[in-house]
Amino acid sequence: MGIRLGDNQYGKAEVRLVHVNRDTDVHRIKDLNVTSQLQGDLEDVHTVGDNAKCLPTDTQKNTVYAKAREWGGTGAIEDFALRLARHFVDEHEYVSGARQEVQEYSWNRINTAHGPHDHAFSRDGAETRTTVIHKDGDREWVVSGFEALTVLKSTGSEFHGYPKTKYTTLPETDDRILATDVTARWRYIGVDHDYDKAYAAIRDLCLEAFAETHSLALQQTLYEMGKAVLEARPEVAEIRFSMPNNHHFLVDLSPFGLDNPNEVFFAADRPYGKIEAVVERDDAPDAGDAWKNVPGFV
Ligand SMILES: O=c1[nH]c(=O)c2[nH]c(=O)[nH]c2[nH]1
Repeated sequence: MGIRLGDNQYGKAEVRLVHVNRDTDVHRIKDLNVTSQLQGDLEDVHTVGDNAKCLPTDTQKNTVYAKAREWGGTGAIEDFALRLARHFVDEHEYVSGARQEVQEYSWNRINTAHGPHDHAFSRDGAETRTTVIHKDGDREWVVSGFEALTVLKSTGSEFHGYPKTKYTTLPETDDRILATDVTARWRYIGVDHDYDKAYAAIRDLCLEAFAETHSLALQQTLYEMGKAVLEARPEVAEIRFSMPNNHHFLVDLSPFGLDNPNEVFFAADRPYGKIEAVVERDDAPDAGDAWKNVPGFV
């Protein structure tokens, strides 16, 4: 009985690349998920473990990041994928074919009272509006909110001055990407409101505060968002937030002779920071049972 190797390909799946174009103060971002796969003379790696013609998947990943820098950005995903495929096939004689799949997550510039923001973005996606009503006899409470309002700032975020222990490796930074999926729930005072109008206004206030706060910590941004809502919306007694800190790590391109002036990032999906807090009026009416059975945080 003869056994032989059939069709095959291999590579690195889901390389999460964020590229920030900083040519002007109006940043443009590209958020991509790249899967690189190569085909070629791969008989020996499968049958005898000879890697001489096996360009490592790690190298494929590094190439994706390095090319984003060398090419001054990615351009259209079709162009990026074509150029990557041509690079892999043309530059490596043992690679005969390539499959490059790219997904692009699109971001919209956040609109503020001063117009479209230079470096703050929100993403259409899984955002959900929520409400939980609790009624006990004649008493009624309304807690409303949203989940997964995804936002990102490509600058205007710092993190430093924290305590260092022997386990601290995090470098201090005065310029990082700040990204989160905001979950918020707020408790209304009373039950007689134009809820659609209030919802739109509160959402806008959160977006605007996220965009306009020069952030020294995600905790500070959270607090500013809550404060903006409570200052502008007297019908809100308190607002609770749960916000992941979706880390973007600067890719070290120095092994490839490239600098990386805050342009090319690895967007990690886990672990993530988890920042939660309540921002409340000190004279707010008692919450009563408002939060009873509300899936909670804090
Ligand atoms: O905004 C931040 N808050 C933190 O508490 C924290 N911790 C950390 O490692 N990075 C950050 N960033």
